[in-house]
Amino acid sequence: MHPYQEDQEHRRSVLQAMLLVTIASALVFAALNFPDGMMLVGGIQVALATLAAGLLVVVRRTRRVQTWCLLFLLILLSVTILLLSRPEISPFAFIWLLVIPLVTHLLLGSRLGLLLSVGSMGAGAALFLYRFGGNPELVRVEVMSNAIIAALTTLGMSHFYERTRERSELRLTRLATIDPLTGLANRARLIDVFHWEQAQARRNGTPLSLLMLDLDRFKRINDEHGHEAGDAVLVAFARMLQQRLREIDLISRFGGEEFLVLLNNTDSKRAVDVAEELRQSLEQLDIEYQGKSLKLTVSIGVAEYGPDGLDLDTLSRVADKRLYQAKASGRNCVRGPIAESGVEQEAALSK
Ligand SMILES: Nc1nc2c(ncn2[C@@H]2O[C@H](COP(=O)(O)OP(=O)(O)OP(=O)(O)O)[C@@H](O)[C@H]2O)c(=O)[nH]1
Repeated sequence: MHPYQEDQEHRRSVLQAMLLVTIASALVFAALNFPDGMMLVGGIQVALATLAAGLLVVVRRTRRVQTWCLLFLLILLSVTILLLSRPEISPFAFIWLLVIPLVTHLLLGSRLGLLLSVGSMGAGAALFLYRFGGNPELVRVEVMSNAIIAALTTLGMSHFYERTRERSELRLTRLATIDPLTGLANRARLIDVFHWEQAQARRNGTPLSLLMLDLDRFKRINDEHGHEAGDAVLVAFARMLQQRLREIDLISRFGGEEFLVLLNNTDSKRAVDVAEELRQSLEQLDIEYQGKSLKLTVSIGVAEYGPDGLDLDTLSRVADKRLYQAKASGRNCVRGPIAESGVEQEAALSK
């Protein structure tokens, strides 16, 4: 299953804003530098503004926001170091090094941001010492300590801010996509992952199957042992599914005591076997609750992407219909697609 993805739209907006700022400031500096005869420096700044304008067009539509962020930063930082190495550039221009942590963290996140900040600020500091190391007016304790403390403050705060932002984004994403009782994916996450898996299946021609699982006579557990016992059973069932299935399978709680599993690269024949293994595992499981051992069974309906439908609604309806047939056949069984013989493909009934 694909991992949680960071919100690329956030980075896209920041990159667009950064490109606009780059265009404006490069043009202002070029306008100041040309009249002073600094033709090469002015030319580099106009080239940077033109490149940023071109990137602005690309970035609006690209799906590879992170790659473009990295490319833009590598160009911007190289140009900055190149300009700072020019003899006509004053030592005060080195103040721009303080902006680097802010820009890199906003565009690349905490890890890459820190790496690129340390690398480019270190290169900038080395360049400063190379150019002005022999100037006692500049290389003084007060000047250097102010510069170092300011640099460490922007670096530390940018890194801390971005790490906190990334953690809260992850927490909110998890809250919005996870069933709080079992920790399984919820319906919203299932829909998201289905679209991704559907695209993969279509592109690669690989099979994709759906299992709909419903605990049998679950109401009795609630009625006889209480709602908390019911919750404990749901959690134990979820753990069993997680243990038995592959990490790439998406297990979701669809609501109540109904679960939906997406099995990628699996056709319905194999999916029926997997469903049967799950059914048997639950049948053999003793769920311990407050000293009591609770037993439970599950009925499962199987559908396959392609033969049974091309969207999640249709596939769930087909899997649900087969689940209903499994319930009607006495529960604790699996129902898959009609086999060639015309007989419903059915895993062993053990009742
Ligand atoms: N403890 C607990 N019970 C829940 C939860 N969500 C739904 N239920 C209960 O699940 C039960 C589902 O009952 P039914 O739909 O009648 O199905 P069943 O008893 O499992 O019977 P069959 O599906 O026909 O085998 C209801 O009693 C719901 O109150 C939950 O989050 N926790």
